[in-house]
Amino acid sequence: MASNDSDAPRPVIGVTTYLERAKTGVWDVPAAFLPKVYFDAVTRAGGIVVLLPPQPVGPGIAERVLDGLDGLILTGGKDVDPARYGQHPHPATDAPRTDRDEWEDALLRVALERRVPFFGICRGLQVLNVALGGTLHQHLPDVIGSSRYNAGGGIFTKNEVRLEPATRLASILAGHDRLSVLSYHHQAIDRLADGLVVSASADDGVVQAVELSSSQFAIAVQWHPEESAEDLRLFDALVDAARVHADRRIGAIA
Ligand SMILES: N[C@@H](CCC(=O)NCCCC(=O)O)C(=O)O
Repeated sequence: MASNDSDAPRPVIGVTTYLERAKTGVWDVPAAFLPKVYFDAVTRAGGIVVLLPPQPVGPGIAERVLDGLDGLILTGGKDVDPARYGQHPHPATDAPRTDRDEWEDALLRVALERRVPFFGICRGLQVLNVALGGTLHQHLPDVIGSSRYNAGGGIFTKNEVRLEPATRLASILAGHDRLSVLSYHHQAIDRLADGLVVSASADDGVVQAVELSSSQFAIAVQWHPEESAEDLRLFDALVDAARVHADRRIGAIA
Protein backbone atom coordinates (compact mmCIF):
# COMPACT_ATOMS: atom_id res chain seq x y z
CA MET A 1 0.00 0.00 0.00
CA ALA A 2 1.47 3.37 -0.95
CA SER A 3 2.39 5.31 2.14
CA ASN A 4 0.20 8.38 2.22
CA ASP A 5 2.32 10.13 4.82
CA SER A 6 0.93 13.64 4.70
CA ASP A 7 4.40 15.15 5.26
CA ALA A 8 6.14 13.33 2.42
CA PRO A 9 6.00 15.25 -0.87
CA ARG A 10 3.71 13.53 -3.33
CA PRO A 11 5.67 12.21 -6.30
CA VAL A 12 4.92 13.63 -9.77
CA ILE A 13 3.81 10.95 -12.22
CA GLY A 14 3.81 11.65 -15.94
CA VAL A 15 0.91 9.88 -17.71
CA THR A 16 0.67 9.78 -21.51
CA THR A 17 -2.60 10.43 -23.33
CA TYR A 18 -4.48 9.72 -26.51
CA LEU A 19 -4.43 12.22 -29.37
CA GLU A 20 -7.59 11.44 -31.35
CA ARG A 21 -10.77 13.04 -32.71
CA ALA A 22 -12.93 13.68 -29.66
CA LYS A 23 -16.53 14.86 -29.34
CA THR A 24 -17.78 16.78 -26.29
CA GLY A 25 -20.62 19.26 -26.26
CA VAL A 26 -20.43 21.42 -29.38
CA TRP A 27 -16.87 20.30 -30.05
CA ASP A 28 -15.79 17.61 -32.49
CA VAL A 29 -12.04 18.15 -32.80
CA PRO A 30 -8.65 16.43 -32.56
CA ALA A 31 -7.90 16.40 -28.83
CA ALA A 32 -5.63 14.92 -26.20
CA PHE A 33 -7.61 12.97 -23.65
CA LEU A 34 -7.32 10.16 -21.13
CA PRO A 35 -10.07 8.22 -19.34
CA LYS A 36 -10.38 9.56 -15.79
CA VAL A 37 -9.89 6.10 -14.28
CA TYR A 38 -6.17 6.35 -15.10
CA PHE A 39 -5.48 9.50 -13.16
CA ASP A 40 -7.92 8.58 -10.38
CA ALA A 41 -5.81 5.45 -9.77
CA VAL A 42 -2.59 7.49 -9.55
CA THR A 43 -4.01 10.16 -7.25
CA ARG A 44 -5.61 7.55 -4.97
CA ALA A 45 -2.17 5.92 -4.72
CA GLY A 46 -0.72 9.25 -3.56
CA GLY A 47 0.79 10.59 -6.78
CA ILE A 48 0.35 13.90 -8.59
CA VAL A 49 -0.68 13.38 -12.24
CA VAL A 50 0.85 15.36 -15.11
CA LEU A 51 -0.70 14.49 -18.46
CA LEU A 52 1.76 14.12 -21.34
CA PRO A 53 -0.05 14.54 -24.70
CA PRO A 54 1.75 13.42 -27.88
CA GLN A 55 3.80 16.33 -29.29
CA PRO A 56 6.86 16.83 -31.48
CA VAL A 57 9.90 15.46 -29.69
CA GLY A 58 13.18 17.05 -30.81
CA PRO A 59 16.60 16.84 -29.17
CA GLY A 60 16.46 17.37 -25.41
CA ILE A 61 12.66 17.57 -25.12
CA ALA A 62 12.10 14.19 -23.45
CA GLU A 63 14.98 14.99 -21.08
CA ARG A 64 13.36 18.28 -20.07
CA VAL A 65 10.06 16.51 -19.42
CA LEU A 66 11.70 13.78 -17.32
CA ASP A 67 13.57 16.46 -15.33
CA GLY A 68 10.22 17.12 -13.67
CA LEU A 69 8.94 13.58 -13.21
CA ASP A 70 9.38 11.00 -10.47
CA GLY A 71 7.55 8.26 -12.40
CA LEU A 72 6.17 7.54 -15.88
CA ILE A 73 3.09 5.65 -17.06
CA LEU A 74 2.51 4.80 -20.74
CA THR A 75 -1.22 4.19 -21.13
CA GLY A 76 -3.52 2.30 -23.46
CA GLY A 77 -4.36 3.28 -27.00
CA LYS A 78 -4.12 2.48 -30.68
CA ASP A 79 -1.71 -0.03 -32.21
CA VAL A 80 2.01 0.66 -32.40
CA ASP A 81 3.14 1.21 -36.01
CA PRO A 82 4.33 -2.26 -37.18
CA ALA A 83 7.08 -0.55 -39.22
CA ARG A 84 8.74 0.05 -35.82
CA TYR A 85 9.33 -3.69 -35.55
CA GLY A 86 10.00 -4.30 -39.23
CA GLN A 87 6.60 -5.51 -40.36
CA HIS A 88 3.91 -4.47 -42.82
CA PRO A 89 0.50 -3.76 -41.26
CA HIS A 90 -2.09 -6.51 -40.80
CA PRO A 91 -5.52 -5.55 -42.20
CA ALA A 92 -6.82 -5.31 -38.62
CA THR A 93 -3.97 -3.09 -37.41
CA ASP A 94 -4.86 0.53 -36.63
CA ALA A 95 -3.50 3.29 -38.86
CA PRO A 96 -0.17 4.47 -37.42
CA ARG A 97 -0.18 7.10 -34.65
CA THR A 98 3.34 8.23 -35.48
CA ASP A 99 3.25 11.26 -33.18
CA ARG A 100 2.33 9.16 -30.15
CA ASP A 101 4.77 6.35 -31.06
CA GLU A 102 7.69 8.77 -31.32
CA TRP A 103 6.70 10.73 -28.20
CA GLU A 104 6.33 7.67 -25.96
CA ASP A 105 9.47 5.99 -27.33
CA ALA A 106 11.50 9.09 -26.48
CA LEU A 107 10.02 9.43 -22.97
CA LEU A 108 10.53 5.74 -22.27
CA ARG A 109 14.17 5.71 -23.35
CA VAL A 110 15.07 8.63 -21.08
CA ALA A 111 13.10 7.11 -18.19
CA LEU A 112 14.96 3.80 -18.53
CA GLU A 113 18.31 5.56 -18.91
CA ARG A 114 17.68 7.60 -15.74
CA ARG A 115 16.05 4.67 -13.84
CA VAL A 116 12.81 6.64 -13.44
CA PRO A 117 10.14 4.16 -12.24
CA PHE A 118 8.06 3.02 -15.20
CA PHE A 119 4.65 1.36 -15.52
CA GLY A 120 3.25 0.34 -18.91
CA ILE A 121 -0.44 -0.42 -19.41
CA CYS A 122 -1.67 -2.41 -22.42
CA ARG A 123 -0.29 -0.36 -25.34
CA GLY A 124 2.38 0.77 -22.91
CA LEU A 125 3.62 -2.82 -22.56
CA GLN A 126 3.79 -3.12 -26.34
CA VAL A 127 5.69 0.16 -26.68
CA LEU A 128 8.24 -1.13 -24.13
CA ASN A 129 8.76 -4.44 -25.94
CA VAL A 130 9.13 -2.77 -29.34
CA ALA A 131 11.44 -0.04 -28.00
CA LEU A 132 13.79 -2.75 -26.68
CA GLY A 133 13.79 -4.65 -29.98
CA GLY A 134 10.91 -7.06 -29.64
CA THR A 135 7.93 -7.69 -31.94
CA LEU A 136 4.15 -8.03 -31.65
CA HIS A 137 1.48 -10.40 -32.88
CA GLN A 138 -0.58 -7.93 -34.90
CA HIS A 139 -3.90 -9.74 -34.59
CA LEU A 140 -4.31 -12.31 -31.84
CA PRO A 141 -7.44 -13.97 -33.29
CA ASP A 142 -5.19 -15.20 -36.14
CA VAL A 143 -2.83 -16.71 -33.54
CA ILE A 144 -5.12 -18.15 -30.85
CA GLY A 145 -8.37 -18.40 -32.81
CA SER A 146 -10.24 -16.32 -30.26
CA SER A 147 -11.20 -12.72 -29.57
CA ARG A 148 -11.24 -13.40 -25.83
CA TYR A 149 -9.00 -10.35 -25.20
CA ASN A 150 -10.99 -7.91 -27.34
CA ALA A 151 -14.73 -8.42 -27.74
CA GLY A 152 -15.00 -4.93 -29.26
CA GLY A 153 -17.43 -2.15 -28.45
CA GLY A 154 -15.33 -0.81 -25.60
CA ILE A 155 -16.34 -3.74 -23.39
CA PHE A 156 -13.50 -5.12 -21.26
CA THR A 157 -13.41 -8.92 -21.10
CA LYS A 158 -12.45 -10.87 -17.99
CA ASN A 159 -9.48 -13.21 -18.34
CA GLU A 160 -7.22 -15.10 -15.96
CA VAL A 161 -3.46 -14.73 -15.89
CA ARG A 162 -0.79 -16.78 -14.13
CA LEU A 163 1.88 -14.82 -12.27
CA GLU A 164 5.48 -15.98 -12.57
CA PRO A 165 7.02 -16.51 -9.12
CA ALA A 166 10.16 -14.59 -8.09
CA THR A 167 9.21 -11.59 -10.18
CA ARG A 168 8.61 -8.02 -9.05
CA LEU A 169 5.01 -8.37 -10.21
CA ALA A 170 4.51 -11.47 -8.04
CA SER A 171 5.90 -9.58 -5.03
CA ILE A 172 3.56 -6.64 -5.65
CA LEU A 173 0.55 -8.94 -6.07
CA ALA A 174 1.70 -11.24 -3.24
CA GLY A 175 -0.73 -13.92 -2.21
CA HIS A 176 -1.90 -14.66 -5.73
CA ASP A 177 -0.45 -17.01 -8.30
CA ARG A 178 -3.39 -16.37 -10.62
CA LEU A 179 -5.29 -13.14 -11.13
CA SER A 180 -8.55 -12.23 -12.85
CA VAL A 181 -7.95 -9.21 -15.10
CA LEU A 182 -9.85 -6.94 -17.50
CA SER A 183 -8.62 -7.03 -21.10
CA TYR A 184 -9.05 -4.99 -24.26
CA HIS A 185 -6.33 -5.80 -26.81
CA HIS A 186 -6.02 -7.61 -30.13
CA GLN A 187 -2.22 -7.52 -30.20
CA ALA A 188 0.41 -9.00 -27.86
CA ILE A 189 4.11 -9.73 -27.55
CA ASP A 190 5.50 -12.14 -30.12
CA ARG A 191 9.32 -11.95 -29.82
CA LEU A 192 10.26 -10.86 -26.30
CA ALA A 193 12.84 -8.09 -26.27
CA ASP A 194 16.26 -8.67 -24.70
CA GLY A 195 16.34 -7.46 -21.12
CA LEU A 196 12.69 -8.25 -20.41
CA VAL A 197 11.30 -11.22 -18.48
CA VAL A 198 7.75 -12.50 -18.67
CA SER A 199 6.04 -11.97 -15.31
CA ALA A 200 2.55 -13.16 -16.23
CA SER A 201 0.97 -15.17 -19.02
CA ALA A 202 -2.37 -16.74 -19.91
CA ASP A 203 -3.16 -20.41 -20.40
CA ASP A 204 -3.05 -19.89 -24.19
CA GLY A 205 0.54 -18.66 -23.94
CA VAL A 206 -0.24 -14.98 -24.53
CA VAL A 207 2.23 -12.80 -22.61
CA GLN A 208 0.30 -10.75 -20.08
CA ALA A 209 3.04 -8.90 -18.19
CA VAL A 210 6.75 -8.21 -18.47
CA GLU A 211 9.40 -6.44 -16.43
CA LEU A 212 13.01 -5.43 -16.77
CA SER A 213 15.32 -8.19 -15.61
CA SER A 214 17.44 -5.52 -13.88
CA SER A 215 16.70 -4.05 -10.44
CA GLN A 216 15.07 -0.97 -11.95
CA PHE A 217 11.32 -0.55 -11.36
CA ALA A 218 9.97 -1.11 -14.85
CA ILE A 219 6.85 -3.25 -15.08
CA ALA A 220 4.18 -3.48 -17.76
CA VAL A 221 0.88 -5.32 -17.96
CA GLN A 222 -1.26 -6.16 -20.99
CA TRP A 223 -4.49 -5.77 -18.99
CA HIS A 224 -6.21 -2.70 -17.50
CA PRO A 225 -5.61 -2.38 -13.74
CA GLU A 226 -7.03 1.14 -13.79
CA GLU A 227 -10.43 -0.41 -14.46
CA SER A 228 -10.24 -2.39 -11.21
CA ALA A 229 -10.51 0.38 -8.63
CA GLU A 230 -10.70 -2.20 -5.86
CA ASP A 231 -7.13 -3.33 -6.52
CA LEU A 232 -4.66 -0.49 -7.00
CA ARG A 233 -1.57 -2.35 -5.78
CA LEU A 234 0.25 -1.80 -9.05
CA PHE A 235 -0.30 1.96 -8.84
CA ASP A 236 0.65 1.93 -5.15
CA ALA A 237 3.91 0.18 -6.06
CA LEU A 238 4.71 2.69 -8.79
CA VAL A 239 4.00 5.67 -6.53
CA ASP A 240 6.12 4.17 -3.75
CA ALA A 241 8.99 3.62 -6.19
CA ALA A 242 8.54 7.16 -7.52
CA ARG A 243 8.68 8.55 -3.98
CA VAL A 244 12.02 6.79 -3.39
CA HIS A 245 13.26 8.10 -6.74
CA ALA A 246 12.16 11.62 -5.81
CA ASP A 247 13.96 11.44 -2.45
CA ARG A 248 17.15 10.39 -4.21
CA ARG A 249 16.74 13.10 -6.86
CA ILE A 250 16.10 15.81 -4.28
CA GLY A 251 18.93 14.48 -2.11
CA ALA A 252 21.30 14.61 -5.07
CA ILE A 253 20.39 18.24 -5.76
CA ALA A 254 20.58 19.39 -2.12
N1 LIG B 1 -4.05 -1.28 -29.48
C1 LIG B 1 -3.31 -2.31 -28.77
C2 LIG B 1 -3.23 -1.92 -27.30
C3 LIG B 1 -4.52 -2.16 -26.58
C4 LIG B 1 -4.93 -1.06 -25.61
O1 LIG B 1 -4.15 -0.19 -25.24
N2 LIG B 1 -6.21 -1.12 -25.25
C5 LIG B 1 -6.82 -0.03 -24.55
C6 LIG B 1 -7.81 0.74 -25.39
C7 LIG B 1 -7.51 0.61 -26.85
C8 LIG B 1 -8.22 1.67 -27.70
O2 LIG B 1 -8.37 2.81 -27.22
O3 LIG B 1 -8.61 1.34 -28.82
C9 LIG B 1 -3.99 -3.66 -28.94
O4 LIG B 1 -5.19 -3.67 -29.34
O5 LIG B 1 -3.37 -4.68 -28.64
